Amino acid sequence: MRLIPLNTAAQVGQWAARHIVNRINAFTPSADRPFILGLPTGSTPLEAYKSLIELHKAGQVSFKHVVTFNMDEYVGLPAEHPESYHSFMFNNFFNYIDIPRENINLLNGNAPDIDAECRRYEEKIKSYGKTHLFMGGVGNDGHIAFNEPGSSLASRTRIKTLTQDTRRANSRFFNNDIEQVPRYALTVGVGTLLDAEEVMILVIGHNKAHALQAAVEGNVNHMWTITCLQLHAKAVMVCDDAPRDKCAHFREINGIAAAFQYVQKNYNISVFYFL
Ligand SMILES: N[C@@H]1[C@@H](O)[C@H](O)[C@@H](COP(=O)(O)O)O[C@@H]1O
Repeated sequence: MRLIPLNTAAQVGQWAARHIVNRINAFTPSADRPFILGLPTGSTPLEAYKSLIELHKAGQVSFKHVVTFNMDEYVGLPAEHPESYHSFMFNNFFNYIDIPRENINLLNGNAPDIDAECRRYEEKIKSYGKTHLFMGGVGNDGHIAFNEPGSSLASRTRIKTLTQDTRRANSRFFNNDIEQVPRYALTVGVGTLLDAEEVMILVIGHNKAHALQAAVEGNVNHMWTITCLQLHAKAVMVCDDAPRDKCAHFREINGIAAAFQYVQKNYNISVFYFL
């Protein structure tokens, strides 16, 4: 696992965007050989999307031959709802780049046959061979996409019941009213994510400290699905270092944060590798 400790959320976004741009450009995608990119929603990737848009506007990357697959979507929320992941992606990213509409793949949380929709999605990803890079965030409880605690580490795209914790966390987008947060979501599985050639997870803020610690130091287990990254040959985690006064908790529980400081201070490097 590769761990990139940075100082601020903005730096995390910039690093992630630059990494995506480098990967796309090195791949030299074409209509016949597109670059397949997995994408998340949430507050965490916002800076990355902003930076990607800037890099696109500066002429440093084109998304013409990029095919995207979003990792999840709420069930039962109209696609036009401002908090649907459809709306999120168009409002924060797709509307500002040159990606053709037909290259955008989002799960349909209103499909009449949910199981068929999940199978269709998996098959479509497979039809391209594999995802070249999947970017993601992580929930406070260590969930990846909507693979809530207890998800099978071999899971594929399917419907999931959202935990009370997740619904509470996401109620901030629904007028702080948990009742407005959908109870179910469609999500790619842990197995789907592990099939990607590379998985890049962004971690911002001290409330993600437990999740980061689990990902790097914890045992692989289905209660913290982020730990699946330990099974991946090419996983990268990009994290900020929330200000000390705001995150004493972070430092107490997270030996990794202290390790970042030590390595950065003593060796003056910003990237280091775990086996
Ligand atoms: N399904 C999404 C996840 O993909 C996301 O990683 C997580 C964290 O969101 P945020 O980045 O807003 O903290 O929230 C949701 O549960």
